[in-house]
Amino acid sequence: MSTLSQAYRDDTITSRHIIPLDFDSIDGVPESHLWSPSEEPHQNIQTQDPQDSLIPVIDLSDPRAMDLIGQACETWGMFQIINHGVPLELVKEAESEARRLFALTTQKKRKVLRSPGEATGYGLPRISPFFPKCMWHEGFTIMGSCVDDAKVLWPHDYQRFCDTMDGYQNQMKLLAHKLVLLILHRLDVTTEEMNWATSTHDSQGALQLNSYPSCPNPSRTVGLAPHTDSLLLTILHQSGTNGLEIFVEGLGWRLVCPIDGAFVVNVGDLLHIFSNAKFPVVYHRAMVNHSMHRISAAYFHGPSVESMLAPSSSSRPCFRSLSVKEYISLKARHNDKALSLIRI
Ligand SMILES: C=C1C[C@]23C[C@@]1(O)CC[C@H]2[C@@]12CCC[C@@](C)(C(=O)O1)[C@H]2[C@@H]3C(=O)O
Ligand SMILES: O=C(O)CCC(=O)C(=O)O
Ligand SMILES: [Fe+2]
Repeated sequence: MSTLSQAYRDDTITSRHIIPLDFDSIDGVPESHLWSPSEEPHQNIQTQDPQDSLIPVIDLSDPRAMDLIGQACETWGMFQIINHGVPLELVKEAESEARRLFALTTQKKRKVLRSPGEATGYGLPRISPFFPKCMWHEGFTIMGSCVDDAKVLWPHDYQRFCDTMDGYQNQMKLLAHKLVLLILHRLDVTTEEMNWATSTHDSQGALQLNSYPSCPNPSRTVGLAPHTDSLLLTILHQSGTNGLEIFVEGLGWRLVCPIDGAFVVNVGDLLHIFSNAKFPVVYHRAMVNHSMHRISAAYFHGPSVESMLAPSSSSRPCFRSLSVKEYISLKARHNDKALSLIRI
């Protein structure tokens, strides 16, 4: 049976799209990383009160949580959650292990570089080939066990990193299942569809550790270029530093303010398709900072890659049915055009 990491293997990516900059040895922004305003609409950013959270913040212990989550999915395709049950010490520990990883020398990190045919390891974001300039970013993708890479990075002290990432992924998987159950109440799903979406046995996940080093020219650089996430939903810990922005029609790019202890949850392409476009999919990006090194951890949750996907019990589906594996491959080849290619 195919796994998520097999589905993500492709050979369209070259080393220019994988190897992050040696951030330790440069003191300016090279031409390869300088975006012009036409390549990225920086001019759209509006000043924003940090208290002004556009995206709803939902307390999972609130009896109205299910309704509030349903409304947020329909209106925004995104929300933040507090009182989610994930131990905050584990979240802090995962963030600190991610910082320990990115603090290693470039030479060390390049020993676990993602190769063109692989989905896991150290490298630039997978969407890199679709943009003219490089992103101010380095990432580490984990699907399942990270022990092989951790042994290369810390031959005598790899267990701490692995145990933390395993524990974090287990908690994310539990939370993702809880959220999918709450979200599906908004849709008119059959028992069979409910079983498909909530099967803990077959579900697949990936953890992406993102690092955005401080940047000498943040107004001309992009941390993570605008994109939508591909799977059912994403659960993001964005640490305490601003950077995540969403595109809102009529308003432009708006900050999603970090809230201590909260996760940002967003609808991915697969849930957008499954909801027959009832839930919008959110364009988001990460911007960088002059003085702070920003870290984030995104958990991507999806169903079995072998399973079939179709808009849920809809008499007028607006997407054709296809396998999850086929959608991942369309996305890898066409990025943001993938959804329009399967529209009916
Ligand atoms: C499961 C996955 C989702 C992701 C591709 C990946 O294989 C692991 C990295 C993920 C990520 C993180 C940064 C943004 C993104 C678009 C990318 O380039 O790599 C997402 C991918 C996605 O949602 O398609
Ligand atoms: O770092 C962030 O805030 C966003 C990360 C993200 O969008 C992703 O990993 O898909
Ligand atoms: Fe994302």
